[in-house]
Amino acid sequence: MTKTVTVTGAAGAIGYAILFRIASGQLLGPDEKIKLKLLEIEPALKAAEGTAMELHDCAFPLLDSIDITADANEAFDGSNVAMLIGARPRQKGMERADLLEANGAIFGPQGQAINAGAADDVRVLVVGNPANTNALIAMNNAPDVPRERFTAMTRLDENRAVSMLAQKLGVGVEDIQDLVVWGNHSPSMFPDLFNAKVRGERAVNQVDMDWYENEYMPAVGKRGAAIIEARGASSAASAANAAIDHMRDWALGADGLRSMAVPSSGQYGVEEGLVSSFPVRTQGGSYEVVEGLEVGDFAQSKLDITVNELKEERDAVKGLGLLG
Ligand SMILES: NC(=O)c1ccc[n+]([C@@H]2O[C@H](COP(=O)([O-])OP(=O)(O)OC[C@H]3O[C@@H](n4cnc5c(N)ncnc54)[C@H](O)[C@@H]3O)[C@@H](O)[C@H]2O)c1
Ligand SMILES: O=C(O)C[C@H](O)C(=O)O
Repeated sequence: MTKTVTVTGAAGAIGYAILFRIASGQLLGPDEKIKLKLLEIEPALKAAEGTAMELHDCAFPLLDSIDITADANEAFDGSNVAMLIGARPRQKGMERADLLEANGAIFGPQGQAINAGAADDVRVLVVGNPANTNALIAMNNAPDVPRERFTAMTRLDENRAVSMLAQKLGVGVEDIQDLVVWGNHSPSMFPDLFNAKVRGERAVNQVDMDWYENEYMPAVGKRGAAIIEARGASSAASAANAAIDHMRDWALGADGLRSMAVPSSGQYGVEEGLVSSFPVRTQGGSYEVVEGLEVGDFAQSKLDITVNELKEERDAVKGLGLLG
C-alpha cells in the first residue's frame, strides 16, 4: 500500500527533523510506501528542494515520491496524513490578535484545501502554534471532513512530563503509565498525576503536592520557553519525535492512555467544539476520549484555567471571522 503524507513547513527545523523519519517508515510502519507532499511558502521552496535531494540520497526503500509545492490544494490532494507544522511565529511587537490573524490566514485556507481534496481517511495533526486554535480554525474550514480527524499536538508535553517525573523519582520512563496532559499546548496545560501510575501505583501519592504544583507543573508548562532560551530556537527534534509518536499511535494503536488535543464533544465539561487535550486510547486507526477518570477539585481548578484560555482563543478567532 502507498500513503500520501503531506508536511507543511517542510523547510523548517521540525520539517528537517521529521521528514527522514517519515520516509524511513517510523511513522506508518515497514509495510507502507510513502508519497511525500511538501508544502512551503515560495521563498522557502529552494530549501525544501535541498531537503528533498537529501531524502533521495538516503535511498529509503519506502519512499515512493516527493512533490514540493507552494499551493495548498496541490499539497493536500489525496492526502492520507497531514502534518501541519508550518506556522507564523510571533515576531517582536506582534500582538496576540495579530498572531492569531496571521495564522488564521494559513490554517483557514489549509482547512479548505483539506476539505476539497484530501483522502476520505485523512488524519490531521497540527503542530504549528498556537496549535489547538490553529486546529480549530482548520477544522471549521473543512465542514465535510469528520471533526475528529483534526487534532493538535500535546504529545511533546506528555513526553516532557514523563521524563521529568522519571528523573524526580529515579525510575525509568517505562515505569510510568497513563500520564496525560490536559487542555491547551501553552504554559496553562495540566499534567495529571492523579490518574498517572508509577510501577502500578498512583503517581500523585509518590510526590509532594508543593513540588507538583509549584515546581513540576510550571517546569512542564514552560519547557518550550526554556528550550528557546537555551537553544535560541524552539524545540525541533523532540517536537518531530512527538509528532511521529502522536500520528503513529493514532494510525497503528498503542497501549495505555495518551494525550491528544481533539475536538471536545463535551467530555469532562469541556465546551463542545473546543480542541482540548484529553486522555485518549488509540486502536484500529481511531481514538476515543476516555471518560470516567478521576477529576478532583485540584485537577478541576487547573482544567478550568487551561480550558478558559482555549475559550478566549476561540472567541478571538471567531471575532476575527476565522472560523469559516
Ligand atoms: N505543539 C508543539 O508541541 C510544538 C513544539 C515545537 C514547535 N511548535 C511549533 O511548530 C512550528 C514550526 O516550528 P519550526 O521550528 O519548524 O519553525 P521554523 O520557523 O523553523 O519553520 C517553519 C516553516 O514553516 C514555513 N511556513 C510558514 N508559513 C507557511 C505556510 N503558509 N505554508 C507552508 N509552510 C509555511 C516557513 O517557511 C518555515 O520553513 C512553530 O509554530 C512552533 O512554535 C509546536
Ligand atoms: O515554539 C514554541 O513556542 C515552543 C513550543 O511550542 C514547545 O513547546 O517547545
